[in-house]
Amino acid sequence: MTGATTAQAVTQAPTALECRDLAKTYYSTDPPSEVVSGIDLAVRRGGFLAVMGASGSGKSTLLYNLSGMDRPTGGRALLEGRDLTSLGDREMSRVRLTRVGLVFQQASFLRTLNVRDNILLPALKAASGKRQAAEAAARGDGLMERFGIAHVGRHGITQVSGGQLQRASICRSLACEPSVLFADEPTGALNSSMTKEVMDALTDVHAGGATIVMVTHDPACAARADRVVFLRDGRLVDSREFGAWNEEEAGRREDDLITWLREQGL
Ligand SMILES: Nc1ncnc2c1ncn2[C@@H]1O[C@H](COP(=O)(O)OP(=O)(O)OP(=O)(O)O)[C@@H](O)[C@H]1O
Repeated sequence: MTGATTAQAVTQAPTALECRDLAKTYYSTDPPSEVVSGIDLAVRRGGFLAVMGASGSGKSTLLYNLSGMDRPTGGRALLEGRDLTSLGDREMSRVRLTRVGLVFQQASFLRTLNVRDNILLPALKAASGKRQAAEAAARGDGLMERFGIAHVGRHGITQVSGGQLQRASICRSLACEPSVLFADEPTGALNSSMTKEVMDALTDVHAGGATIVMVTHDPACAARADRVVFLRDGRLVDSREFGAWNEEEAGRREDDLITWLREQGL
């Protein structure tokens, strides 16, 4: 494929996620604090967006308001063209369960269930009927194989490593076949070898066609994305575009991002 054709394909790819003039003000503080504002963003289907910025710049808030975890106080957030801001609470819960995957810094699992049962829980909850439940279980098992944790499926939550738990968290999200996978500092609590494990898993998910939005402080993680945006004081002030991920370019991409972040004052 030529460069021009690739660019054309990218611009014509359908949008998975979009927001227009998105704003979030917390009224629980006195005075109310406007944490993000004026955010215009579109992520194409199959895109991998990394969100960076200083601590407190509004990255997690943006992610919560794009994913339906929270409601914006201004503007609109659209998932697969559907305006999340117009949905009632029940519809929103359904969207969160079936269309959105969430991976957090600290994976939260039920200690009373083993790893496999935790992974399957939301997908089985979303399934209607035995056939869909069997399909969901097969999907979960396939994901555990793919991400190298099938052998710890029967282990308790406290009997696996942090990297395995984060891969389990990714499997749990993907078992529901979300349209977008949102990850908030997915490697923030991991050492460097576990960080690589988890980023390899996310890179693999992306290569398989998934759309990912990830908040990260780590340039090595952001280098896996095809686009990186920078938030300052709740506003989107700059962005950087990369081509498809290529392991050989990892160092160059990370260096490029470190220089860019310094220019942004980080
Ligand atoms: N529920 C809330 N109520 C009031 N203020 C909040 C709430 N959640 C976040 N904030 C404030 O909003 C600002 C942005 O927080 P947010 O967590 O989005 O930033 P962040 O860029 O993700 O930070 P970090 O990198 O430290 O995680 C912070 O000042 C935070 O204290």
